[in-house]
Amino acid sequence: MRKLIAGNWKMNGLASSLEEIETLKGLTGGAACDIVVCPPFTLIEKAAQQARGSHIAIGAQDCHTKTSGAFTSDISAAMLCEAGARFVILGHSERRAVYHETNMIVARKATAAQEAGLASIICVGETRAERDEGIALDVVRRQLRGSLPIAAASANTAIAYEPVWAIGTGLVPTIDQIDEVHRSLRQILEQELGQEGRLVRILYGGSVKSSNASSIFDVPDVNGALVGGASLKASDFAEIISAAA
Ligand SMILES: O=C(CO)COP(=O)(O)O
Repeated sequence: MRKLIAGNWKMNGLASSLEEIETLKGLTGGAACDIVVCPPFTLIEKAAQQARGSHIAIGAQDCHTKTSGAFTSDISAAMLCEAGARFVILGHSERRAVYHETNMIVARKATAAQEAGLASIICVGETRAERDEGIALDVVRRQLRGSLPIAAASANTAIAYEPVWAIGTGLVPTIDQIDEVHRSLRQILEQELGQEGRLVRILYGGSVKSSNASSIFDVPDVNGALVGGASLKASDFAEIISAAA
């Protein structure tokens, strides 16, 4: 399966950061994987113009469940699409925790994204306390089941397993733990989507760096990565991409 490597810039980046996309284009031409950069909303249109005609796609970090209406400050999937985005990250733990996004809201956002022509990267992941309690698999399985859009398919949906305790901490689960969770998520995808569930890409996210990327990509059901901090500098991100390719 062709790997998908997505960079989540989170709330980082001003216009000057677009240089990183220019550098990334040069460093990753011909890479045998799909590459997505998800800058903040304010940079999407410019980033998409810059990436036009290249192998890099642009994504957003959230969208609303509705296409339009009285939702001050929110942004719809259609708006993102018009600005040039092709992907959207949904249900990131930083949003689930702070904005109380439930699985049902994530599923509705993913359905809205799909209707607008965007592919979703749906995040799931347990907290440290949930892992210590031995319920990590139950948590991520429930999140995945509840967060899938109507008519999920490999063309419009990818999943990112991001253990909350591994995000931005430098901590990474063991290879066996990643393997166990990804296999379990694959099972759920097959139960929910049948044959199509085998083709949905499952990314790993949480402290991915060039030094650990290769061993993570060797896990059979790891089909890519969702990278935070190490996606901000083109040279770091390109090393992760080359480990995948
Ligand atoms: O949250 C993440 C990507 O969405 C992971 O962030 P880090 O790679 O900085 O740990």
